[in-house]
Amino acid sequence: MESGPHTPSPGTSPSTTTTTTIVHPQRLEQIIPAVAKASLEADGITIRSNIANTDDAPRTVGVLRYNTSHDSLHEFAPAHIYYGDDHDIGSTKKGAVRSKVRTYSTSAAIPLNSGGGIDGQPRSGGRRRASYDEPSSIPRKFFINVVSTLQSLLESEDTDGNYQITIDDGGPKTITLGTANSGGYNRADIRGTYMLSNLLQELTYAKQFGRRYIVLDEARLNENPVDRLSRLIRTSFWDGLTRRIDASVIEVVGYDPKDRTADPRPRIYVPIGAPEQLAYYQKVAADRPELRLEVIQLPKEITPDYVKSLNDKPGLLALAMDKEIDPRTGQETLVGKPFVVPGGRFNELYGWDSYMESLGLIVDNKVELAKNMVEHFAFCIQHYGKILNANRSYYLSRSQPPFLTDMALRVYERIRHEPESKEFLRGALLAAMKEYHQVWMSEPRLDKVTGLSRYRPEGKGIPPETEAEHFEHILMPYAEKHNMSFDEFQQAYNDGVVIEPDLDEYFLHDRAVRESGHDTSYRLEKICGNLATIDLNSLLYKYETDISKTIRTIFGDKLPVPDEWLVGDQKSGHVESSAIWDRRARKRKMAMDKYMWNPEKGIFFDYDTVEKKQHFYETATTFWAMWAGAASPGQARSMVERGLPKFEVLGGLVAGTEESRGVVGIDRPNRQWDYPYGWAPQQILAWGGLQRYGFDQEAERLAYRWLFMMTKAFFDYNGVVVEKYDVTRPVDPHRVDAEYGNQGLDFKGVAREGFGWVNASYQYGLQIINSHMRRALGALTPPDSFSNAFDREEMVF
Ligand SMILES: OC[C@H]1O[C@H](O[C@H]2O[C@H](CO)[C@@H](O)[C@H](O)[C@H]2O)[C@H](O)[C@@H](O)[C@@H]1O
Ligand SMILES: [Ca+2]
Repeated sequence: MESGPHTPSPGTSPSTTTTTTIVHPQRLEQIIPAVAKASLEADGITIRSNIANTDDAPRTVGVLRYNTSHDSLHEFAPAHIYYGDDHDIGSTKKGAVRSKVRTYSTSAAIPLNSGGGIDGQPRSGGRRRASYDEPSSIPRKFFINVVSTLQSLLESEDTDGNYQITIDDGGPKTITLGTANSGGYNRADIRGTYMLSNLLQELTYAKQFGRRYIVLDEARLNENPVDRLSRLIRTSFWDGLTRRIDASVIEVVGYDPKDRTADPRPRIYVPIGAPEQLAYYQKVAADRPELRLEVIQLPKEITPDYVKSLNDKPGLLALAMDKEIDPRTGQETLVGKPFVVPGGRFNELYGWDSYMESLGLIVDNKVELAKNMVEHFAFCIQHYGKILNANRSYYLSRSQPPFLTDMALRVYERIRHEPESKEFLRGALLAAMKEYHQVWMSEPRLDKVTGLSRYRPEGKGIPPETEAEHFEHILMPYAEKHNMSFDEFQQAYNDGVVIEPDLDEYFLHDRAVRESGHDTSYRLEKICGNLATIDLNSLLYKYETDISKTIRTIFGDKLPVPDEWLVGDQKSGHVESSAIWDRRARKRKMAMDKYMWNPEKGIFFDYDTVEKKQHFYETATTFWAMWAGAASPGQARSMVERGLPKFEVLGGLVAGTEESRGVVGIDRPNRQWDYPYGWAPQQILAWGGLQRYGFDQEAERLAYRWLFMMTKAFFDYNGVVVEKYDVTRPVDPHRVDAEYGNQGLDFKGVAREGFGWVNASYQYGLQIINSHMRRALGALTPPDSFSNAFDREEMVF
């Protein structure tokens, strides 16, 4: 058998060489059966084979040729481009975008040689092999039969059958692929969980895009894991999480995994102040009856009873739309503004998730999406009276931690050169001021005695969006008392047929827990609605200082308020200026110092406005006071020196301390916002707070811990990125059993979305660590080894 590049024949491009291999005719049939040949040709790949044998001598020459006239497709192009229709290898299809198709520096002739080059047989498969590729400076590529390689890869490597290749699988951890560079003659082993799982991911994408044969850059398999994760977030995960609400995709965003009613269907509730949207959706429903879209106008007054009455017909709440000319009809139409959803079972626009997501989107230059989300919030404040927990009917009376001013300012920073930027900021500021007064500084959320605010939304009955069994341990004793089944009791309680004041109190706090975003935690259970929390009051301090500074520095200290944004006793012609917002901030800071600061413990605590004492649960939200700038320099130092050691563990910050959580067991199960879990928002805000007070090293160290944990899980577990982590676990921190488990785990072959705020924490966190750290991260250097070596200055970079 011989093989090798041949001198280009006259007329071929100077950069093209041809490789031929002589193989036995029977072998040829084995490698490219008739079916595969047909499909290769359909893919625009030509096969030229000279079957000239008459005896058993190996004289067949087969040359598989793929188009090499491509110029500039990058090896790390996003999957839809790398495997997309327009960029098919050798595509002859109409509309192929030649300027972006793949580049092959040398020839692209794949000989029909023997061995596992095309099928990608696992090493243990026992096939006779041709020669192995020596390491070379030329970037290696593989020629792969997508379906058969996928099949053999899963058969040999996915030993637990979950369509992922992870360190828990017990396969040989090796597969052999034919290299394209050698014309397919030589083969190379792909070894180890990470490369094999990347191969699985690439093949899953290739199959999804209908590719039967691909030429795959090895660089996609052994890519630095930090670069790969960051690249996937930037080029793929955000796209996977982007939604819009309009006729084009209403069935996608209408789908609600939390809908447990008998007949789930897309449904949209439109506020009374948006008649154009009502007409628009009614037309969509009439034009496309197959959607079974139900369109309902909300009443002017939205009462807790009304919200409860929607429990058995849950639906989307309409968001902001733009007007556009429909190119097909030439008529004006409405189109939904795209936004990002968290992922998993959360397929709608969330309040504080959106803020966190926007931090990552801005790093990734997707500022328009962050801007849209600010505009959706302004729409929500205008039409629903608040930034919604999320835009589903069952969230109508709840808000979430407020971040609008910071979010709008970060977007503004990036668009300030644009003509409409000031108008954008004005709109956001007016909305934030209205929200501030109407939601957070009004009863029942405002505690008039302290002047501090609480999460305390209105509502009635049992929240319908939780998992079916979530309240079983709470409700069963009541069901037994009333001699009813669990389901009967839920119905009777929700309908007001049985009255249980203790349960009413329980659910008041439960709704508050959900509004706080920290659902659920022993910090807040059965008490949340009474707590002036350190998180909420820090965020409101940030609103006050942001609003003051923005009015003064950007709007000349005079911001007239249009009638539709007036609140309370404000009169037409009302003008806002900075002084009053400064006073509000000072007042809140004094109240926070008085009620929440604990000089003995050196951190801030929540304040119980009913019991009139501090609530001694140590929460990572104490660092939000630093993020907001509400801590004095002395308080900040104390929180770093005495607070930080309480929360800092292997993977960053735990949501609360183990001691504060208390003992857990069968009767007292783990709650997801308690120890040992860590959440992206807690990390992000602590990094920002530490930086704000000059604790850059601490911020870098914490960011490194979190990023390392994420990278390691990504590396070991087939590219996983999840909603939250057990930050104390060194090996599989993505495994979380508390409450509804974890979101972002449930994928086959390749993760397509990650999880919104965790994606953001990665991109944002990479901005915080320095370049040495980034390199150490790429080499998966554990945080403690890194800092020890760094302290001893042994690390060579
Ligand atoms: O369905 C149960 C609860 O789910 C949400 O809470 C969790 O997911 C949100 C989206 O990522 C996140 O904002 C929140 O912090 C998580 O705890 C929802 O917000 C709750 O209201 C809901 O009851
Ligand atoms: Ca597996």
